[in-house]
Amino acid sequence: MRCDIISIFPEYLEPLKLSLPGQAQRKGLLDVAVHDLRDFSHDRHRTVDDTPYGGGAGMVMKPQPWWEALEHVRTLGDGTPTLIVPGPGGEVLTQRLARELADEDWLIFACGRYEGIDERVYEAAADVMPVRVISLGDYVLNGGEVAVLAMIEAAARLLPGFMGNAESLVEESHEDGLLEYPVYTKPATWQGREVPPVLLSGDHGKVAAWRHQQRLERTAARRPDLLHASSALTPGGVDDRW
Ligand SMILES: COc1ccc2nc(C(=O)O)sc2c1
Repeated sequence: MRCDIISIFPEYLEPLKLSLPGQAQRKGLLDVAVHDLRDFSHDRHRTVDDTPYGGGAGMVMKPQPWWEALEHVRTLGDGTPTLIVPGPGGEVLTQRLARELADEDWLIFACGRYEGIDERVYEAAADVMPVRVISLGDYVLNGGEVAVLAMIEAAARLLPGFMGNAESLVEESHEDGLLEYPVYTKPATWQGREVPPVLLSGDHGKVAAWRHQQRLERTAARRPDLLHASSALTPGGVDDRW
């Protein structure tokens, strides 16, 4: 997967060089290139914003630097990229959407700031590549960079070979619509609190059944909205004990 990120704060994307994303890049699973939008503004002050038509607070990102940046980036890879624009008015990122992103060969991320990017950039981009506006959730950030970090981590970790132990992906929260079960490690007693005895039983069948029940109960308690969509429900449907 190739990811090109365009931002006026390139340093915001430095964390992608750390830990798993960094290892994935070294393994050749993930290519990340960050581009400074101001490199595509040609006035003395490298201006990328201006006042909004129609009035209102704040500034709007000018179309010309964005279009030049997108046209430049499009020359760097093979095939047709998908443009992802983080924005509060977009599709909300879910595990399913992360899997869709992970299936893409080439993503360009446009990190907006201020009040957003001139709408004509989205229109012009849509003439040459798919465009998706994606939000982290129903709240507003100050810009797209934090959202891009989350999207790339959520998608890249699904790439084959990215996670050292693919098993760890199987029973994660949201993978099958349920939240994950509680986890424990040594010592067996800590501050007078015991590890659930079933986990010390050595009975893998009982452990699996307990973990599944914990996932159902946690999901019912914290995210009942997920329960009815879950593919992990027992054939008899949701257990009627809660
Ligand atoms: C101007 O660029 C922005 C502004 C707010 C914002 N909020 C996001 C979110 O995912 O909530 S992405 C994003 C991008």
